[in-house]
Amino acid sequence: MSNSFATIQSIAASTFRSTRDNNTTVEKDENGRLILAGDAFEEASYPKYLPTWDTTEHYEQLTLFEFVDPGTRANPAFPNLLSNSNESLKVKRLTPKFGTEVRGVQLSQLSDAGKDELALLVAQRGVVVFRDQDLADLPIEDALKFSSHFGRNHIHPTSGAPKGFPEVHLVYRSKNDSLYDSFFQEHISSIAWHSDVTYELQPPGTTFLGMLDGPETGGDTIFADTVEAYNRLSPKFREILSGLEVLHSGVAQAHSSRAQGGIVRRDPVENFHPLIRQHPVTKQKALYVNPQFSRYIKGLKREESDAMLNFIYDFISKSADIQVRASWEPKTVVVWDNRRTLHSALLDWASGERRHAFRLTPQAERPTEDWDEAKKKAEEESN
Ligand SMILES: O=C(O)CCC(=O)C(=O)O
Ligand SMILES: [Fe+2]
Repeated sequence: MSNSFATIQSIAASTFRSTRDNNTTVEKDENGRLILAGDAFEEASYPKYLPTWDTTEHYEQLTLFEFVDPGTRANPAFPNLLSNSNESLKVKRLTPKFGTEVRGVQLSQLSDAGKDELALLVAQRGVVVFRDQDLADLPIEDALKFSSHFGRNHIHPTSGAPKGFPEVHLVYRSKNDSLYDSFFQEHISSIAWHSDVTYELQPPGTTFLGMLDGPETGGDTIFADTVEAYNRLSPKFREILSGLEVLHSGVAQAHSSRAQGGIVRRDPVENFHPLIRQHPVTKQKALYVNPQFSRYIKGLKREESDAMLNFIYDFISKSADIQVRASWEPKTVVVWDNRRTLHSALLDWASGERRHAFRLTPQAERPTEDWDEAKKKAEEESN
């Protein structure tokens, strides 16, 4: 496990170390919860979303649940999401194939049909940036009810969460944080491409990240299109990858959290997933591997597996022509499909401004390489 994992995941996933490394400290409240100490609560725009780490929490392993993607029910003309009669609607495609920015739509006001269309739009465009959202102003229960339309809300094994709401994953870097300096003493780049919690048997699909406080400039999030990455490969190379399975592991993340004095809410799991994943709604195929949680390709020798995975990581990370950068404004909510994108936080602001965001992470289906094949196989087995 590289250092970059431990440090960057503390920004992107656990946030524990970053709050310990710098001027803000944590303390225990009367119930044994770790909370931010000092002036964090007074100064944050959304104190109800500040991270806590409940050391007394422990959850059993996740169980399988049936998942039908809401995008399968959507009207592809998007009448409930991108209505022609909405005069304030502005839709801008950020690149031809990947990424869209929408103004004039309030996510919290969508009907169920509108939410179905949102799932379809995000599946098609990979990442959609919504401006001027009020999701953070709702009670946290209501935000979670909203995201539960897209799947079962995931409880992260290690990250900070608002008190009483373990289903909310928080990204937090405090004011006057010194991580920028300490990180770049040891590293050249802060990029840590990943898809979220892919070690789960049913990893997330449609995923929401809402900005609560952020630097005036900096702290963008970068996304890569893994459908286009797959399509760029030659048919011969795609054939070589077809049928391969990759181990995704949550063990190192749990160890790293424990080592930093953080929490582990649920014992870590490891699961094999197909290296090529077909989207249940668009039927597009995508490369489904990521440098943070993928460990090796089943059946290959270690050097063979490393060479194959590193080739994929390398060409995706340097292909700026399949990437998009989402910039944040106050009240921006970015929605991405974790099944067909990779993303990375960026650590590029040394101004000492707080960055605080909340993520709602509905889980989706168990990854499958080919839905027709899977159906055929299931029918043969039942005969
Ligand atoms: O902070 C960010 O820009 C992204 C963090 C992240 O990786 C996530 O919330 O999944
Ligand atoms: Fe992430």
